Amino acid sequence: MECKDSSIISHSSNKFPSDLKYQSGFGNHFSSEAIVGALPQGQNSPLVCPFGLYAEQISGTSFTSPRKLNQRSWLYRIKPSVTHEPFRPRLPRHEKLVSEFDQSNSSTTPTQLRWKPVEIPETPTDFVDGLYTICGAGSSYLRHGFAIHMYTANKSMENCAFCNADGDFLIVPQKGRLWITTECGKLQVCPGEIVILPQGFRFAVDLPDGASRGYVAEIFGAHFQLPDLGPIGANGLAAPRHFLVPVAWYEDGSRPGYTIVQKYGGELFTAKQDFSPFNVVAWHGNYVPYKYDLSKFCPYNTVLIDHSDPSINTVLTAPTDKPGVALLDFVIFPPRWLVAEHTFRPPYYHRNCMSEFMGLIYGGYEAKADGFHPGGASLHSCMTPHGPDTKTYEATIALGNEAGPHKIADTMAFMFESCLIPRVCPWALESPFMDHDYYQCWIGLKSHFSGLSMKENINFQNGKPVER
Ligand SMILES: O=C(O)Cc1cc(O)ccc1O
Ligand SMILES: [Fe+2]
Repeated sequence: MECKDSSIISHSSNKFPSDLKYQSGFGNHFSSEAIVGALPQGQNSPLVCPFGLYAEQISGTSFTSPRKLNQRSWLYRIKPSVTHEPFRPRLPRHEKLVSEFDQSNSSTTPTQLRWKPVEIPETPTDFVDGLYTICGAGSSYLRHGFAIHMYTANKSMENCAFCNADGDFLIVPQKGRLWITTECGKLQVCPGEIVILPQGFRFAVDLPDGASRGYVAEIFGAHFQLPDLGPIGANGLAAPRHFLVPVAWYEDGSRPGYTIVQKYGGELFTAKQDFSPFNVVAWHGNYVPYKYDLSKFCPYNTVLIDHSDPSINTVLTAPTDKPGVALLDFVIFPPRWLVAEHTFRPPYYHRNCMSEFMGLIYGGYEAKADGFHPGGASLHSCMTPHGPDTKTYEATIALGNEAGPHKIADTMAFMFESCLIPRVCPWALESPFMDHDYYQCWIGLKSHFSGLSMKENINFQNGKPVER
């Protein structure tokens, strides 16, 4: 899927040039200056910074986190971010954001859930107003948990910036590009790419295509990292150099009535200031927003038999303290060759102690012939059985053992997988887009069992009856 050329958008093309520059790498200590000489040399906080800038640190981990986990950046800005009027609750209240999941705001259900794509609103709606929580677990206050949100929106944020004090956002746009201004600079993100906006960074989202829809995973108390590669070796899956980080960009001057919208404990607060928060002339550090193009992923999979566990397709993982147990994995199902012999190639039927939320960016999904559409979603919670629908099962069996190499093309599905058990928000359960007939996709699965093998001394090899 190609990004459309941003230069064709006239109204804001000068805000987002088509040749936007990035720095590359994952977990690097980056540095960038929009004016040469704006970064202090030799120390972080000189008495007077170059060009009279203010020095400000943003910490993404505790000061005392071990060095290999420690994340922080130094921002050199025209005015510090503290220069604003007091935070006040934003009115009218945003009713559909949750950051601490309990009986008062969400419920639990083991049933398989699926949603059709939610329509784009007709009334003017920006990214913040269009964001709503589907499900989640744990608590932003206790710094352990996650929330899964979706957004449908149609207009750019105006004279305001969003700041999420609760956790990191991993945004998966499905429809419409996101042009995101951050304190570190600008990011252009297309469907087929993802963007990570870490806790605390201020950002504004422009929607150059209008109608926009996407998925958001928010993690509390952890950050994403690249998965270990184990026996795969030193290369493969998502390569560090394909992660892109902005270069410094700033705006100066007066912006009367500018509003910072802060999400704090799942509630929104606003504070007024008379300048843009995107006033960082230079910065350095390893706590940064970044994006990644999913088409760059180098998938590994079976080359002989059986269907690999989906962890083989992990792009990013947010760990818990237990080795190998993720607070949230971001896993993709990209185009790839299927070559396995005498193997049921689609995802196997299974129950998982982890919980699986899935979305589809484009194309179809290999386990569902019908009903799972781009922009739709599904949730299979802890130990809830799921797997291919009846049509997929029957079509796979009809193809039989002779199926040769086959390429799954033009598709990008993904999964947010968590060890925590999600509670589901009432507006998601009561949504007009809920697919109440989802269970029907498995009801048609017939018994193919034959007792013949016992009774009439027939043996089975590779599923086919053979004489003994
Ligand atoms: O349930 C799903 O469709 C996701 C999934 C895909 C796969 O290839 C193996 C296991 C799994 O949970
Ligand atoms: Fe699954």
